Amino acid sequence: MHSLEMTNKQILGVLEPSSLDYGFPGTNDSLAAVPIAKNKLVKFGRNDRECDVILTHPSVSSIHCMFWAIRFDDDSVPMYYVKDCSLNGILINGLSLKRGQTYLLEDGDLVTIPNAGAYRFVAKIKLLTSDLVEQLGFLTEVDSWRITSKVVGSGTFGHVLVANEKMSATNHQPVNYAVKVIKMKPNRLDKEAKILLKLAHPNIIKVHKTFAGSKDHLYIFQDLITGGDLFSYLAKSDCLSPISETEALVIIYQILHALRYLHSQGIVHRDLKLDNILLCTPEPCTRIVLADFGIAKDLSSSRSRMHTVVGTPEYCAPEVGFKADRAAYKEFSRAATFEQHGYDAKCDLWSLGVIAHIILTGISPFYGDGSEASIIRNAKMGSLSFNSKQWSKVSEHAKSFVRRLLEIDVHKRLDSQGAFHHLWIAKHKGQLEKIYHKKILQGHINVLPSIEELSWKRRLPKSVNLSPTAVQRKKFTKVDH
Ligand SMILES: Nc1ncnc2c1ncn2[C@@H]1O[C@H](COP(=O)(O)OP(=O)(O)OP(=O)(O)O)[C@@H](O)[C@H]1O
Repeated sequence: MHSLEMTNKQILGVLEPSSLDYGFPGTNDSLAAVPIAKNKLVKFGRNDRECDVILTHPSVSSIHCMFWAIRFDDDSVPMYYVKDCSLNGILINGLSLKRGQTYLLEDGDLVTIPNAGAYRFVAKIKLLTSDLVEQLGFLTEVDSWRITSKVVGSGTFGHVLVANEKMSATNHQPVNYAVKVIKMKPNRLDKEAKILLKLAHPNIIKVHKTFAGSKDHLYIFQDLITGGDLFSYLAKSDCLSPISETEALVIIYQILHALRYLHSQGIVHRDLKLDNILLCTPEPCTRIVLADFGIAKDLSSSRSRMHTVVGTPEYCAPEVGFKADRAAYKEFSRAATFEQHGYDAKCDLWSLGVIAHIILTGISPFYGDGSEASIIRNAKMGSLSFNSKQWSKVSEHAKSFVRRLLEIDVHKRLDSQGAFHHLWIAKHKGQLEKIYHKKILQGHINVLPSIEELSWKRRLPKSVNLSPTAVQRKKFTKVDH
């Protein structure tokens, strides 16, 4: 069993054994309370290598279910999740979860693992007011959807809340969704919704419905992605921690799939960053999903170049045209934000280079003194150094991949198709394809890695665990008009 020791401060919720509720006296006697902390998966099942809580009854699966908590930032109420990974299922308040379903736990929910035990879930941080939806003037119901006050995340353009489809008469718990509510400017078209409705890809957020309500609110109902964003995943203590090369490859391979698809549809994301890459579960080799198409551009029916300076400077390609001199943006006239030469879909590949650099080393490549001006200046010079100790255990192929994406000369920079042919990706294509189809697309999280996958993991070097990049989310405002 893995250690579940943690300080009181880290504990966001507890699963308390509940023999009374379980109704099978004796079965629960040996169960202990199980704490749940931020971004830490707690697995229940028979497998004593993988699980934190070992349940020996033969009807229990190797990994039967898992629990975790996601907290968007320190001010937000955590989201507590349970995922059923079993053959025989689990029950929440007497209703079963669909196989593979992830469910948003409420304080007081009763989780029953048949033949093995029952736990009452106690949230340590609770939602105190439930009238947020009213305060913000949002609708509480749209067609068959009910909008809750639970905030999954917030950004420059809107809030993302949990929504549910109204209960139909079934024995199953309902599926949770997310709804992004955007305040539309009077003359602004719902470009984000239009683009998302066009797209269908396993690594791109799936939109189910959009609705233009009163008060210029646009509601975008989409899948709830339950593992938090890549920024939170890497933000251990007050630094960003690198991940192993294997794990990085699996993430980058999925982003490349998403980008190749997007670019083939004539869509450029333009705001690729850690915050906009969502994980289905907070663990390695999970499915990742690109979100936030708020400033994406559809070039399919128009010209092929863009001229507006948008994005987040830390991730933004130099040709997009951010100026180190902030005064240049004081007037948001078209002329002030018009970049003469324009840029194309390769701006997304530069952003991917920044992401790859950060996840392999914990360092943001052009961070400098952390000011917006220094980041923009550094990115324009494009000088990269692979001499720091954070790079010492990273393979030459991985370094070369990052170099080929963070290439100032747009013609020399890899595009989303060419990136698949880079040796770092091509060399591992067989294993990556296998993981992509077996674990990512089919979502077989309860299948243990095969022997080949494990030996492949051993062969790849691990990145070091030191990171000087301070944790800062959404430091920069984007420039849009
Ligand atoms: N479908 C979803 N499922 C789960 N979490 C989500 C979902 N969509 C967004 N989030 C969370 O909400 C946050 C804000 O969402 P999003 O980036 O779409 O909003 P935004 O206002 O466009 O933000 P930004 O300021 O980055 O442009 C994300 O960083 C993510 O953590």
